[in-house]
Amino acid sequence: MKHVLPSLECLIRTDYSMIHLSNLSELEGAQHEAIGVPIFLENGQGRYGLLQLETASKLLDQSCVMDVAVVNIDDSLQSITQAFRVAPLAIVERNGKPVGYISSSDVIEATLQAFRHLEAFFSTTLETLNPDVAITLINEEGHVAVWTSGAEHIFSIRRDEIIGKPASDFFQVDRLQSLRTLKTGESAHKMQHRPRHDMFVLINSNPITLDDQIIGAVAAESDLTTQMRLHQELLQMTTKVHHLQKEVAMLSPSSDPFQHIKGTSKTIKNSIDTIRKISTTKATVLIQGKSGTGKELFAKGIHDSREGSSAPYIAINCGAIPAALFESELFGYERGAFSGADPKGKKGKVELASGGTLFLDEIGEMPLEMQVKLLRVLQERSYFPVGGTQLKRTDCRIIAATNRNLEQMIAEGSFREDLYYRLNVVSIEIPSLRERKEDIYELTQSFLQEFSLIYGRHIQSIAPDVFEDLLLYDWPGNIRELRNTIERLVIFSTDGEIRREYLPDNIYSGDKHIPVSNPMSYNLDIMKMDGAKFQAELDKFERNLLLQALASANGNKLSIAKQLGISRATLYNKLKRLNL
Ligand SMILES: Nc1ncnc2c1ncn2[C@@H]1O[C@H](COP(=O)(O)OP(=O)(O)OP(=O)(O)O)[C@@H](O)[C@H]1O
Repeated sequence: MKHVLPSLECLIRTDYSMIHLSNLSELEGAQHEAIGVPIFLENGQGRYGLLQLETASKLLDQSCVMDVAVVNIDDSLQSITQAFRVAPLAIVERNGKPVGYISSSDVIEATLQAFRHLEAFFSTTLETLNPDVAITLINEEGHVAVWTSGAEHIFSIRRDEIIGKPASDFFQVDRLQSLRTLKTGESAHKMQHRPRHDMFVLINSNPITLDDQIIGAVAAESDLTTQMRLHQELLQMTTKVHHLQKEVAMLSPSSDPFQHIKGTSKTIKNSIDTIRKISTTKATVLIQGKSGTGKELFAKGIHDSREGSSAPYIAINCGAIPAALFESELFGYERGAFSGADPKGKKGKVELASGGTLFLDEIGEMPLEMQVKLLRVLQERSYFPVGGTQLKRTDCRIIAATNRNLEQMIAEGSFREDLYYRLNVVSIEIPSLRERKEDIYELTQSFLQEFSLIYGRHIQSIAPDVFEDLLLYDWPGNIRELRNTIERLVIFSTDGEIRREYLPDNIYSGDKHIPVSNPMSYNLDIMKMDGAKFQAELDKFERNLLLQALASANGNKLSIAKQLGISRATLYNKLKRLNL
C-alpha cells in the first residue's frame, strides 16, 4: 500500500528565495523582492537557515534565523519526518544542490489524504468479500475496530453497538478466537469454532503485527449453523429418496465415471478436472497422495472414463506381494517354469489387463529389480513371462499410485529415476482430507446414505457436535478413516439419531475421552467379557495404535512395519483385518 502515499517529488515547492550568508547585508532595510515567500540562507557548505521575518528589516538579528534540515529528493515520505523537528520547512536537494523545499503541513495533509484513501480501499474491500463471511478486527486492547456487515448479519450485533467496545463485553473471552490469537499470536486455519453456544463457525484468524509487535487480530468467520441445519434437512430428504434413486440408477446407469468421487472443495474439484482431461488419452498416469485419499477411486474413474467399465481393470498392491513372487505375478509364467508352480502355467496381471488398465498401487514398494522390467513394459510395450522365451506384447494402460515421496526415494537410490519419468507422464496429487475439511459434510452424507441402506437404519438426524468433532479431527487415515467412522456411527445409532458418544475415542473430543496410550485406563470389566467382546476390545486398541502409527509416519507403511519389527505382509494383513 506504499503507493497510496505521494512521493517527495510531488510535494516540493519552489516558491522560495535562497541568499548566501555573505550577501545578507543586501537585504538590510530593504523591502526584498522575495518577501512573502520563505527566505533560506545558505553558507555554501550544505548548511541552511530559514529567516523568520515578514520583512527583512531586522535581518541581521541572528535570533531570526532558524536551523533547517536537508532531505534528499529520493527519500521516502516516512523517512523525512525527523526533518521537521527543527523547522516547519526543509530544503530538498538533488545531487547535493537545492531544488526546493517541503513543508510539514503539506506532508501532514498528504498523509491524511493517503489515510482516507486507504480507509476507502479497506472498507470497500471488506464489504466486497462474501457477505456470508464475518470479518472482525480487534485492536491491541481487545476493542473492536472493524465489524463488517457479514459480522452484523452472523452475530446479530450492529456495527455502531460494538465498534470501539471491548469484544469481551459481547462474547465469552474463552470463546473468542481473535482474543486468543491476540494473546498467543497463533493463527488459526479452517478451525471449527463456537463463538456462542448456539452457533457453529469455521474460522481463520491471524495476529496483526507491526514492527514485530502484535497490534491486533483479525478473524474471518463463516457461519456453519445454517449449513448444518440444511444438512440435517437434506439428510432426511435424501435418505427418503435414496431407494428411488438407486432404482433409477439401475435402470439408467450414470454416464459420469467420476460420480463416486464426492467433494466440492476447490482442491478436489481441481483434481477431478485434471483427471477428466487425463482420461481422454491413454497416457500413463501417476497418482500421488496419502493413504486413504481416494487414489484407487481416481484410478478406477480414469479407467471407466476411457477404457469403459466392461474392459478389464486389474489392480495390484505392490506392497503386498513378496519380492520373489513379483515377476510371476506381473508377467505370469510358462508351464514348468519353477517347482511348485501351476503345471499349466499362469497368466500375469499385465496380460489380464490387456485392452484395459493395470493399476499398480503403492508403486514405491516395487523391488528395484522389478522396476527395470516394468520400465521395459512402459518403453517397449513387451515382456517375457517367467521361464518363457517368447516376447509378449501388451496394450494395457498403466496407472500407478503412491503415498511415498518418489523424488526422495530416487535421491536415496530406492526408486529408479528413469521409471519415475516414464510413470510421471501425467501426474496428479490427491489432497489429504485435512486440507479440504469442507468436504466432510458431503462425504459424511454420502457414507451415511450408503451405510443406512446396507444396515437398514433410517437415520433422521445427526447431533451438531458430531460434526464439530469430525471437523476438529485431523484424519490421518483420510477418507477411508472417515468412511469407517460413519459406518460405525450408523451401526450404533439404533434409534435413528447419530450421537456424539458413538464416535471412536480418538475422534470424540468430549469428556469420555480415553487416552489410547494407556490401555490400563480402559474401564472394562474383564470378568464379564466373553471371547468375542475381548477380541473386539483388543482390535479397538490395536486399531487406535495403528492409526497413531499411520499418522506419525505420514502413511508410510514400510517404515511402520520396520519400526514395529513386523513384516510388511503382516502389517497389511492387520490393516485389512482392522479395516484401515
Ligand atoms: N472423494 C471420495 N468420495 C467418496 N469416497 C471416497 C473418496 N475418496 C476416497 N473414498 C473412499 O475411501 C476409501 C479409500 O479410498 P482408496 O482406496 O481409493 O484410497 P487410496 O488412496 O488408494 O488408499 P491406499 O493408499 O491406502 O491404497 C474407499 O472406500 C473409497 O471409496
